[in-house]
Amino acid sequence: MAGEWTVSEATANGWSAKPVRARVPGASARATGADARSAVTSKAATGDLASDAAVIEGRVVVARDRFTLDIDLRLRPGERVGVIGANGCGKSTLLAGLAGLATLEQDSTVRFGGEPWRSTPVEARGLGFIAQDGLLFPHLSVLDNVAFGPRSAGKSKQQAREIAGRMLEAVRVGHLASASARSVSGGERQRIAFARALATDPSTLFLDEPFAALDVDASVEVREIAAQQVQDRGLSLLLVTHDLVDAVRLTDRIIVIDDGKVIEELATCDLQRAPASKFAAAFAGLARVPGHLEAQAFKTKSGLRIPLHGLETEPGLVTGASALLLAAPDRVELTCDDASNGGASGPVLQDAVESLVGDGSAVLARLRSGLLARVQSEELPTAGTEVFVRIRQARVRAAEAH
Ligand SMILES: Nc1ncnc2c1ncn2[C@@H]1O[C@H](COP(=O)(O)OP(=O)(O)OP(=O)(O)O)[C@@H](O)[C@H]1O
Repeated sequence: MAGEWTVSEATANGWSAKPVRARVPGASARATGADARSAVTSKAATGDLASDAAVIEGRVVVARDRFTLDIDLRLRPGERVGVIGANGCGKSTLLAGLAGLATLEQDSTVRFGGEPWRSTPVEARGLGFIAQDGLLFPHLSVLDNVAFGPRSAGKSKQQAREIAGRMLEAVRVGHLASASARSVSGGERQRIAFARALATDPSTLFLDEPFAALDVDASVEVREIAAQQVQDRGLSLLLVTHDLVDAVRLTDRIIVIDDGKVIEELATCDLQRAPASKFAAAFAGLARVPGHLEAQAFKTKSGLRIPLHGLETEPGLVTGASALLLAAPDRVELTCDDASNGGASGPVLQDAVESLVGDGSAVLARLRSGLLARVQSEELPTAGTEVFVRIRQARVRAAEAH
């Protein structure tokens, strides 16, 4: 299956071989901390992850008015999965169904740690949930917000408060324990929400855009805490996000949802290299130029002929096949001349600027060919300017339905 977890994928993502916690919801034998890390490191080294029971596995069906979500999901211990898709495609509904916040339909066959959902109460599913707005109980102190979960799970008041105090320290807001939940800032609230989610000792975290409402400084801190806690605890993760950096930093595998169905599944390290769907390509910031293959060239629908020399072409593509050219804006540059028409540095073609667009941190020129090129803000070309374009890196792949 695409995206099965491997050590190389994790390291390609900039993470060291990831600790995986050898526990699943409902399991009685639990390994934590160093035990789990060493056990899993050796499993990863021998490639023997297939024997781990999935923490979540099976069909998830949720019906909401005219919308139906129907998804087969498999999340393995310690695996981190990003859930992406357009607004309203069902990302939050997936998490809500699994976490008992939306009703699962009878057709659902999902199991938690091998146990059928019907016989697994929500509190026994091993889930911690953090949404965009931390949703603290406003009438409780910060400490009691975090102690609420352990207390509900049967801990004494004192034990629950001790756990809560430790969790608040772990996310660096121990000093807020006695504050009212009403008085905290957005960044503090999300840290407290992490402490509260972790206080029930979950095996899996559900993060539903937890950084989206934070300002730049707070989001950097909360992201760092999330990454650290997920890694240190070897948590499995389902992350709903609209942010490429979060997807790349926090996940190993991506599922792309459209209208309640999974339309694509890929390793995160392939997101910027070989996305299949239009949504995944746009999410990764790639230009996606339709056309077809000619001898030694890719011909765009607009009639531009791009020599293939220096580009990556999917094996098996034959002349005449419908194809897509995928290129990241920072691998496409505007140049003054057509000195090189192919070679190691990539083909050069004549194009024209259609418009300037922003991607949040940079200015991009959208070109007549459909390519995007990053441009320096002090040398902005105007719409209509004829330019030469060097494609330093691009991939030509078969066109697919999505
Ligand atoms: N409580 C609800 N009752 C009825 N319909 C709902 C409810 N919550 C969501 N929906 C509908 O379910 C569909 C999926 O919504 P959902 O919130 O899961 O999408 P999403 O992918 O998370 O979107 P976004 O990216 O905008 O957060 C939408 O059509 C939405 O209107």
